[in-house]
Amino acid sequence: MQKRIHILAMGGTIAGSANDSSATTGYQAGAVGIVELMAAVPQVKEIAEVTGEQLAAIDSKDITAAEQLQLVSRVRELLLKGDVDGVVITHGTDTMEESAYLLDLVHFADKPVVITGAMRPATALSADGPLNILDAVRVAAADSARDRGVLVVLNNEIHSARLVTKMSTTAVETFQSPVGGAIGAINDGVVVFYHGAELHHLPNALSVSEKLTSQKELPYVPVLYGHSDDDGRLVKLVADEGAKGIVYAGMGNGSIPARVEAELGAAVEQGIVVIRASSSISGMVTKAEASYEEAGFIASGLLNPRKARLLLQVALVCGKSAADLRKFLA
Ligand SMILES: NC(=O)CC[C@H](N)C(=O)O
Repeated sequence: MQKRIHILAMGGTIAGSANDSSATTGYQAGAVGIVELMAAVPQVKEIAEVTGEQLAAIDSKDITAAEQLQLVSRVRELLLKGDVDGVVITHGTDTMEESAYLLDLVHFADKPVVITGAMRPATALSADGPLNILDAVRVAAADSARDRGVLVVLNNEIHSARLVTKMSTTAVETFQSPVGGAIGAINDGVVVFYHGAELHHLPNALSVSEKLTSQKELPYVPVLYGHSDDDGRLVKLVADEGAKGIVYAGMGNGSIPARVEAELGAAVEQGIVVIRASSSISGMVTKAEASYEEAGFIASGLLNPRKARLLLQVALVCGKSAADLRKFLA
């Protein structure tokens, strides 16, 4: 019997439309609907019984917490249904790694959830969307993809949600995992896993996902981008604005300029949870200096700043402590 795969369409370039087939920028993201998207890849019928649903039609740079939570909620419903074997999500690439990571944090099932998108609009010559959809359906229907968490599939490669990031502004091969590399590929239509990424679900992911479905927003947790001569005034500003947490994208191994460190220390004393991440693309943020640990800052480990932010938001919603976060990230 064929696997049953449900596609959720969120918009993005994969659903982008331009007037000129040679245009790969300056198009309207999210303009092409799920019916048209699916019509471009009739080959999926040979792989699985595929159904589709339009959940949003947005440029993913504009995605809100409410829309991310709606996605979590719909994926949760689908995974709990007996008649769905896997879920494919088509999504804009700008925030794809964030939605993928959020879904991965609360992924409770062994059924695959695969996110894909495109770098060229649907109307472009050599549009990459149709093959990406076909590959995503192949992965979602593969027995070997079960129990691997949420996967990102583009450009014939399979990446884990935790490690993948958008590396290039415009290149088709933009999604890469700087630490660890791709975990698999789709070679000539055959799904191959090279190695398994470590699963990264929160403990009690099923109940955490249920908790998230009742939320309409997530706590205010800004990311502050570190740079030379940073005097820390933005830390004070966001603390005054009611931040519940702050992710500081420091330099190198999460280094923080002394003046910022003092402001972040004051923020921790006010009850704001601080995560130290890095603007460097590759590598892990380790505990580094003793003063950071003494101040109560949490090292982001392998998470980039935007993913660390989502983890912190979810942790705050679920009443997890800084100690829980440290344990999870260790
Ligand atoms: N290639 C893309 O999908 C980027 C287009 C758009 N900004 C989006 O993320 O939806």
